Amino acid sequence: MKKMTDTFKLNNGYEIPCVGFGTWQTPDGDTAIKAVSEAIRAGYCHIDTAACYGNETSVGKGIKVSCVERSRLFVTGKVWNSDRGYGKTMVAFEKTMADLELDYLDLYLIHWPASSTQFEDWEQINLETWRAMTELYKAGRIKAIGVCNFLPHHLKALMETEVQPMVNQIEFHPGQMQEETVSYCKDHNIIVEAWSPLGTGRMLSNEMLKSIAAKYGKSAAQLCIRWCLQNGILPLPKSVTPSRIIENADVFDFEITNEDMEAINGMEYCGGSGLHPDKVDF
Ligand SMILES: NC(=O)C1=CN([C@@H]2O[C@H](COP(=O)(O)OP(=O)(O)OC[C@H]3O[C@@H](n4cnc5c(N)ncnc54)[C@H](OP(=O)(O)O)[C@@H]3O)[C@@H](O)[C@H]2O)C=CC1
Ligand SMILES: O=C1CO[C@H](CO)[C@@H](O)[C@@H]1O
Repeated sequence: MKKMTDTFKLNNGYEIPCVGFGTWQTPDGDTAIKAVSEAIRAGYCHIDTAACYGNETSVGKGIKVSCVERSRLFVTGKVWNSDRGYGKTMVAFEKTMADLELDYLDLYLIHWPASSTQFEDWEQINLETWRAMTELYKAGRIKAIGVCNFLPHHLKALMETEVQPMVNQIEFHPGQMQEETVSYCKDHNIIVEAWSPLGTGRMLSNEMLKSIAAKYGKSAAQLCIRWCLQNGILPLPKSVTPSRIIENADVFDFEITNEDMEAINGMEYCGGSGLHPDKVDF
């Protein structure tokens, strides 16, 4: 990957820009409008949002004021847990489209799997949500569909349906690599996106990362983002700070050596959110 507009190819052939801009915890209103428009100005062409972030209206406005041709942007939305199932997913999708003021989405994701610790019929619930997403995809309302936080046992049922997931968005940063899920996704041609690539900022004070980053004249944030890319994972850094938004896009003029990649890949578990897909219950 050499620039922000370079893409990964999804299993349906659709292309997804290699760095996305995160919007969780970006306050609704002016902050979100400015963050998104600043990101687009800085060269991001992929925006990651979700109904549960409560800022879709402002994210949509940020896109609109940027006056960029729709086809040059890649926009991801997510169906929240309270909207699982066929009918509710359909309604949630229409609300997201109205809030974002868009007429198609590039990617729509199931935000969290229904899990066996929550529901006896968890597989059926996931399949019903998936059925709605498949229908919207086949109708051309969404260019690609996928999931977030799915472990291999959650993914298995969806692999047997008419349309297989194209993306799995999971927590991924130094100290949190989810090897089993990543390897399942690679084997099944599912692109992995890294949520919290900076560990929601927690990884940025890590001394080892800071000292490796300094060798390249880069920040720990830039190192984390570049490290995701060199692992074949699509990072979604978030910031509301203009200088950081620009900094996080400046990751294409250096290459982490194999030795440093191995050192980072070998870090002990640290900095994780502690949100386990089978244990959280929002
Ligand atoms: N599917 C899912 O379940 C989930 C998806 N996500 C997605 O992933 C995105 C990224 O994850 P998120 O947890 O938000 O956080 P990140 O790992 O991207 O970290 C963001 C935090 O780091 C700070 N930061 C960003 N860049 C820098 C920098 N260069 N130097 C210093 N500090 C910096 C930000 O501060 P500031 O903004 O103040 O500049 C913010 O506090 C989300 O926004 C969301 O889109 C996240 C969680 C779960
Ligand atoms: O995207 C998200 C951000 O993190 C939250 C956890 O507090 C989740 O609700 C959600 O997965």
